[in-house]
Parts: sequence; structure tokens; C-alpha cells
Amino acid sequence: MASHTGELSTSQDPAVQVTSLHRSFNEAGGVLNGLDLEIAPGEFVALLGRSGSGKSTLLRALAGLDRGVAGHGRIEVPEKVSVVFQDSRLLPWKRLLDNVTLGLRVGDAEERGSQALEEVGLAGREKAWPHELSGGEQQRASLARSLVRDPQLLLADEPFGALDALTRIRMHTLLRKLCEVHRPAVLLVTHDVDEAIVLADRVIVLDDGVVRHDARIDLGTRRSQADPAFARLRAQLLHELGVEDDHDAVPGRHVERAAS
Ligand SMILES: Nc1ncnc2c1ncn2[C@@H]1O[C@H](COP(=O)(O)OP(=O)(O)OP(=O)(O)O)[C@@H](O)[C@H]1O
Repeated sequence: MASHTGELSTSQDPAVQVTSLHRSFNEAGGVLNGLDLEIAPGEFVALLGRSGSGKSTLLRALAGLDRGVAGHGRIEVPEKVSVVFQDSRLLPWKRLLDNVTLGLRVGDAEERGSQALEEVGLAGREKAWPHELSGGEQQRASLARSLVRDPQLLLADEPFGALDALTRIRMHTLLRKLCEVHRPAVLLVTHDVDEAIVLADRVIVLDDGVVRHDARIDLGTRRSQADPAFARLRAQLLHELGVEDDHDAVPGRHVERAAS
């Protein structure tokens, strides 16, 4: 396979393949330093790494949002890719249904948009303005806008990072349900080790611009933080991130510690 600077090619194969990816923003050094990564069709991968380790840089490269950034390597992604960010990026001057169906060039766009809103728990809110929604509802709408395109790959950059703990738990349940139905490959950037374990089939840890740790999660579908296997995995991942586990820590504390 040939290597080309900044090349982004698409294929019908929904799996992601990244080969020897380099990215740098200045002369000081690379952010991504020959990163290799494969994601199977339908696989849910969580991406952890300390702050500044290049998680967003990788996600933006996969989304084709890093034109002009220096680097080389090969990126293969499926044809249909959707991206969800921490903020919903809904257009404030468009009603919810118009936001969700924006740019969707199919005859039944409205019907699909309404169905997607229903799937995320926003049935009947088609005519609402974004500012009339709570933060959690805006992220639900953002998920609906992604899924209405039936993506083969969903890229999510800390999509629940700005939500309160209870809303985040509800969003986890929703995202898992949506992924079971639509089966996109998912790359989820998160600071939250517990979120990674709850949601993903596989967790990777980025360090020095390469994949430092790559682990499959075999805890079954009902994942409980009370499960000793969950706690062991959390401790291992925190160790990989350079922080030690603290069993007395309150939920959410790991997030801040992992991020620092
Ligand atoms: N547009 C840019 N111009 C210059 N430097 C950048 C740019 N974007 C990112 N960087 C630098 O690249 C490095 C990686 O940034 P990136 O946002 O990918 O990290 P991250 O792992 O997502 O961090 P965080 O967890 O804090 O969001 C950081 O040192 C950052 O300062």
C-alpha cells in the first residue's frame, strides 16, 4: 500500500485502517508519530490518552478535518462518516428537524429525520429551536443528525464531556442502544475511563503519538462498576495513563485525574 502525505481515501469497506500516520503542528515535534490502527466493522473503540496526547488530532484526521496540517501516512475510512463533538453544533436559526436533515439529499429526509428524533427520545420536537433544548437534548439531536445518515463510521470527540453525571449515564444507555441497532464502527474519544469500559468493545491508549495499549473488553453487555473485573480493568487503564487507581474515589474523579 502506497503512503501519501495527508491522503484520505474512501472505500466501501466500513473498517478503518490507519497506517504509519504522522502529524505535527510545528517544528518542535510530532503529535502523531507513525500511528497504526485498525477498527473492524461494527466495532466500538474508545480512545484514551493524557491531555495533549493527540486524540482529537487523530479523530480530526479520520474525519478529514485536518487539511493543511503537516504529516503523512495512510488513512482508509468508509464512505459514510459522521462526527459528533462535545458541543452539539446545531444551527441556532434552524428548527430541530431542519438541523437533523441538513444536507440530507434523499426523498424521505423529513420522515427519516422524524424517525431519528424519535429514536433519541425527541419525538414531537421537530419544530423546536435549538435554544429551547437542554444540553442533553441538544446532544441527543446531534446524535440523531449523525445517525440519520446511517454512517458506517461514527467519530465522537468527548460527546458527553459537558453533561452532568446523570445525563451522561442516560446518554451511555442511548448510545449503546443506537449502536446495537445501526452497528456503525465507532471511535469515541473520552477522558472518562469508566465511560470507555461501559461502552466500548476495545480500549486503546495513545501515548507519544502511537497506540501504547490496546485491550479488548470481555465483561459482557451488563457492565457494572461493582464488578471486580470492572475495577481491575479500570486500575489497569489508569496505570497505562500514568495515574494510580483509588478505590475510594467518587464517580467522576477518575475523569479529572486521568485528564491531568
Ligand atoms: N491547531 C493546532 N495548532 C497547533 N497545535 C495544536 C493544534 N491542535 C492541537 N495542537 C497541539 O497538538 C497536541 C495534541 O492535541 P490534541 O487536541 O490532539 O490532544 P488531545 O489528546 O485531544 O488533548 P485533550 O485531551 O486535552 O483534548 C497538543 O500539544 C496541542 O497543543
